[in-house]
Parts: sequence; C-alpha cells; structure tokens
Amino acid sequence: MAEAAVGARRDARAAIAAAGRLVVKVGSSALTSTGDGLDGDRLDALVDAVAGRVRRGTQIVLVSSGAIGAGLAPLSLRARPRDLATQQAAASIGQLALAHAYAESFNRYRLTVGQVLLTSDDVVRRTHYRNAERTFARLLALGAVPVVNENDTVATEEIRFGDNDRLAALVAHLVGAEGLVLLSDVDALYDGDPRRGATHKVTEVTGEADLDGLEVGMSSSGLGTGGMVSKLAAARTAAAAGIPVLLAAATEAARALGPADVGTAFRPAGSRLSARRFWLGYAAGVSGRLHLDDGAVQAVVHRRRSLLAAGITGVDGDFQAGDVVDLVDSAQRVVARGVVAFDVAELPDLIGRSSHELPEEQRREVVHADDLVPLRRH
Ligand SMILES: Nc1ncnc2c1ncn2[C@@H]1O[C@H](COP(=O)(O)OP(=O)(O)O)[C@@H](O)[C@H]1O
Ligand SMILES: N[C@@H](CCC(=O)OP(=O)(O)O)C(=O)O
Repeated sequence: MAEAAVGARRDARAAIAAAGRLVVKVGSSALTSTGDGLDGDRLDALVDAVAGRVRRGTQIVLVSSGAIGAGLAPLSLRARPRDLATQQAAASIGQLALAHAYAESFNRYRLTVGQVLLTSDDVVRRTHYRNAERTFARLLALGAVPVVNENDTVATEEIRFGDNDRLAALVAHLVGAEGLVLLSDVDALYDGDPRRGATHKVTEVTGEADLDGLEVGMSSSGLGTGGMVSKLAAARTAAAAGIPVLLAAATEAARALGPADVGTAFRPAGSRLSARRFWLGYAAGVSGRLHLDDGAVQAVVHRRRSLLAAGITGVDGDFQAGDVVDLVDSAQRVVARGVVAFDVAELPDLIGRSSHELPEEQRREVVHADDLVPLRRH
C-alpha cells in the first residue's frame, strides 16, 4: 500500500475511533425485512454497539431509516409501496414502532432517546438550520441520544430528501460531528455491485481518484433507497466538509464504533468548511444554472475569482438575485455553486460582455468570490 494510503487509513479510522461526537446512520435493509417488518434482534444489536460507545463518552446522533419498512407488516403490504401516499401512511405507522423500539432498547442501558423528524426545509433554509442546530445541541447536552429520520409523513415529492444518507451527511455537519458512520447491509464499498458477482473491496478512499472506474449501483436492497450511489454522494459531501466517514455493515456496528477497523474509510478534506460555505455548497436548494466558458472555470475554480458576465455562455432555470445556482462547465459538470447577484431575466443582455461594455448599474460580479464554493477539481 502506498504511504499516503497508510497515512489516510490511520487518519480517518483513528479520528472516528477517537471522536467525541459521531453521527451514525443505519439503513432500512439493516433493520427491517419485507415479510416480517422491524427486526427487534438486529435493532437491539445496533443499540448495544451505540450504547457501548455512548458509555465510553461519545455523543451520538443516530439517523435511522426503516419507518416505511417497519410499517409494511402492520399494513399487510408485501413490498415497499411506490406511491407517495402509501409510503407516507406506512411511514406514519412504522415511525411510531421504530421510535418505540429504540426507546425500549436504549432503556436497557438507562439511556434516553429523543425523536427528531426533519424535512429538507429544516436544513436547506439557513434560518431553520439554526433551529435544528439548537435542538441537537440541547438534546446532546442533556445526555439524550437523538434519533433522526426524515419526516416522511409530511414530506412531499418536491421537498423530500428521499435518502437518509444525504440527511446524515448534512446532520453530521450541522451537529459538528467528528465522524460519520454509515451502516448498511453491505460491508464495504466494492468496485461493482457485490450482488452481481465477484468484486473487489475498497478499504480506503483517499481522494476522488480512488473512485474512478468504480461501478456503483443505484438499486437498493428493496427496502432502502438510492443504493451505493447515495452512500457515496453522502460520503463525499461529509469528506468535503472535513468529516471522516466509515462505511460498514450494520452487523459489524460494534467494530465500526470501536476500533473502526472494518469497512471503507473516506479521508476528509483538509479543513472544515464554515457553516455558511457548507450550506452554500451542499445543503442549499438550487434554482438554476450558469454555463461557464473554460476561462471562467479556471478563474472561479482554480484562482478563486468572482464570476463576471463575460465568462458566462448561457443561463437556465428560474432564479432571482440572492438565490443559489450551479456553475457548470462546457461538459455540463457542476464545478461550483454560488449566490447569484442578478435575476434570471436580467442576464441574457449581459452575458458574454465585458464589464466596461455594461451600464454602470450592472457592472458588478454575477457571483462574488465570497459567495462561491468550488465543488470539483480537474
Ligand atoms: N459498488 C458497490 N459497492 C457496494 N455495494 C453496492 C455497490 N453498488 C451497489 N451496491 C448495493 O447497494 C446496496 C446498499 O444500498 P441500500 O439497500 O440503499 O442500503 P441502505 O438501506 O443501508 O441505505 C448494497 O446491498 C449493494 O448491493
Ligand atoms: N425515511 C425513510 C428511509 C429513506 C432511506 O433513505 O432509506 P435507506 O436507503 O434505507 O437509508 C424511512 O424511514 O423509511
């Protein structure tokens, strides 16, 4: 193994093993099965591992999927429903069972749980983000274990996270976690979907290059959503925000939360992003896109300059000044995200023109460097 990989191994795993605050996410497939609903034994085994770590002094926020899966058996449903209304009904019934099971299970260790159900608005809007931040801080200060899920019963198609891996990554930043542990039915990241035959395990991800050439499946085990794609996206988001990530099997939760010597570890980026820059780059809702020429990509991504009208080749979406937009390169890749200083209707007359050609009131940056987060290195 190359020296860098050895170093990263020590870094990400050691950081998770020593963290004072962790977010642990468990997927539906690890807690429920289609026929029998919630599996009490598997839930207890997970709680044993989480409670063990809490007793060793780590504050843990548990993001748990499984509401829809737990609601199937009581409704005599044989498969995850496809329509939103039935998913919401199943989640309404299943979330109650899930919360009850966690409360009882943690009570074996005299630990109290608090339920936190979030919609995307709670983390996507900056003012709501602060509310959620306060709630978590207080619960943790009081010694409770927050158990988080998406508020599926009220989340509509438009405002839905739809996947708890992303929710867990956002919560990890929100609570200032020093690590994110994603527990699933698969024991690591592989170079292809292990359900489709023999593949190789990836134990350390030290940067984007380690992900090149991997085949990552969207399809899940049947109860979960997003498959490995959403786990990888969440791991990248957390790692970019400076948070080390460990992906492991829920059946190995004790080792994942102990020496952290199982699964796939993702090395975090050097520094932690500020709350504002993290929100801007990874949590905010995006209202449109600005297409950049190569020179503009160089300027904003590599030289951290403001985006000027001259480097924009096209615009789409429906946004107003102050909204968040994606900045895309000529290959349609999102290279940055930022707060736009013009309404969409104003831009067609400005784009491609240098500042001195523009009327004075429009001679300002389209996206100021302070309001811009580069997302991709070439
Ligand atoms: N490259 C890959 N490496 C590992 N697992 C993969 C890969 N591609 C697809 N998968 C599949 O992703 C599944 C996990 O996703 P999912 O069922 O949504 O989990 P969860 O319910 O824990 O969120 C695994 O069971 C595995 O078959
Ligand atoms: N909020 C949904 C889970 C959605 C989800 O992301 O599921 P999973 O892929 O199993 O983590 C539920 O509780 O059923």
